[in-house]
Amino acid sequence: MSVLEKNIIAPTTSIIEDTRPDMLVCKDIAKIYPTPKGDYTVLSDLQLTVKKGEFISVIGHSGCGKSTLLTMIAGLNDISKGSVYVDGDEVRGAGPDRAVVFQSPSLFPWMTALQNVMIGVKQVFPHATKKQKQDICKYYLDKVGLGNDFNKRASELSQGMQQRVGIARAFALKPKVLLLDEPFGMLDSLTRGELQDVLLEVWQKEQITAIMITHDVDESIFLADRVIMMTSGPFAKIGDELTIPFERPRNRVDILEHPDYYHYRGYLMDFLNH
Ligand SMILES: Nc1ncnc2c1ncn2[C@@H]1O[C@H](COP(=O)(O)OP(=O)(O)OP(=O)(O)O)[C@@H](O)[C@H]1O
Repeated sequence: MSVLEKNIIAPTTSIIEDTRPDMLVCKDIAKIYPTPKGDYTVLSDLQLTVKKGEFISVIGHSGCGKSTLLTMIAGLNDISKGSVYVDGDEVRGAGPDRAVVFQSPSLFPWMTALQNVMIGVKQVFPHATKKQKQDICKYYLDKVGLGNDFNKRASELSQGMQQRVGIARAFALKPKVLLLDEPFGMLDSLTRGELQDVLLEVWQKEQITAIMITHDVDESIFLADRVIMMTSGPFAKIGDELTIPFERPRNRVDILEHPDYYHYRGYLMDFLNH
């Protein structure tokens, strides 16, 4: 039984019309994987619109198709039906307007933190001078707390530090849309909290549209303007959504102590439990 069928009322939030332009539009998209047993329709008739500068998190049961959705938006996975638009342009493959941060940052271990960030920067800003490119890399590495580690090899960095490089690398590309697929899933809770703060700080400064998949309901509330809840597959779609109206910049302690916090949390948990 769905949350709506159970008549659990969505937490009320003041409805203020969001006048920002649409940055990402997924229109009637479907994903059908061919399998030895026949076609498997993971997603079907999925509609999603994300405003410029909005941060949304996506939750749903394991296997419902969250990564499939994200990789389709990234242009790394063919769209079986429908279309994805970024800033009005139809997605027809990967492009520099979208940067992805995966659970594992996949750095080149023999390269330094700076060299790893530089690879993408060189591609996206081919006409910038060497100094300009270095400044971009250093700026974002500094922002994620690696100001003293530019020249450390990736193999010498902890998992948390490597993911900091992954975040710096994504922001340094100056994408229109940042796609995050459980970026903190492999980190201990302390490092996870630290990186959530780092992500929010840089995101707030850059005002990039961000979409983040997470299995962590608390993380989804802390980070997002809106939490998207996906139904279970096959034929998964957006089942519900919840606006998170907490002021920004956000402080973890204030949010946990907010009288509405457990109402939001309960609503999301209820969706996942049914
Ligand atoms: N290349 C593929 N071919 C066939 N089936 C696939 C392929 N990739 C994914 N699937 C199936 O599609 C469904 C959705 O997978 P996906 O990884 O998108 O789910 P998810 O919600 O991100 O899962 P999780 O939360 O566990 O990471 C799963 O049933 C998976 O087995």
